[in-house]
Amino acid sequence: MSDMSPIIVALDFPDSAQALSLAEQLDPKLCRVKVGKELFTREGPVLVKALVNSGFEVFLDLKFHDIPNTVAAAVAAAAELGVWMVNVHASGGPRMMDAARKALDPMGSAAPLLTAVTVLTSMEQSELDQIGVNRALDEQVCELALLAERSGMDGVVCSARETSMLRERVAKDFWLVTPGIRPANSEQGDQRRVATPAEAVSKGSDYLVIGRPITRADSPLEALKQIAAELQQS
Ligand SMILES: O=C(O)c1cc(=O)[nH]c(=O)n1[C@@H]1O[C@H](COP(=O)(O)O)[C@@H](O)[C@H]1O
Repeated sequence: MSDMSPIIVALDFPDSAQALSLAEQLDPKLCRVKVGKELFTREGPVLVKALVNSGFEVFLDLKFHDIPNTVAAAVAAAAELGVWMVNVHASGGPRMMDAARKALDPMGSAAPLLTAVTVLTSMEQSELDQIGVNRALDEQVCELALLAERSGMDGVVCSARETSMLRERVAKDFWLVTPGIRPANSEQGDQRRVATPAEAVSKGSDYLVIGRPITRADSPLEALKQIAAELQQS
């Protein structure tokens, strides 16, 4: 169905009405959708199921980061919603990621993809320094990605600036999911490590998470189609 499209539209809205109204303007053949913390906290599983039932593959982006037992149970609960992808923070460590993986094992091939966030795309080197990470940002992304791979994750979330480096170090089927996508001339906002859609794909991104450049456009469907066309030409 949407296997050909690498685009995941971030439905960062305050409520179901706005999220569903935007989703209705999109096409499940052209993109997947992502439900994040704001929307899920307000509207919860009912909204996720509504999106799944309307034909979208859903990335439930709750970035779990807690003790292994809690994260394992949360990931299993996410899987019950029929989502396509769910994520944790790689910095939660290998025991936490192992527990999340094991929680999905009983589902076999029906399990959602399990990915781990390396370093948020909103962060830059100076912020890593402030939180006491004393190595280069690229190196931190790489170490967390390798840890995530060893811990049974299906892929990582990173910025498109790190994908060429990671592609040389991780398995071919280890998914690289990149937010921080900004088409030329669009506002950077709070993102710091950004790339255009074409740059991201050319550097090895498998999936592009795109929010505001599509959701805040006058015509979200047109913005989506334009990005899809740019990708086909690249
Ligand atoms: O896991 C994510 O999806 C994520 C990780 C990350 O490092 N950076 C990041 O921006 N995201 C999410 O990707 C989306 C990006 O939205 P825009 O900045 O509006 O394109 C938001 O929903 C973020 O929560």
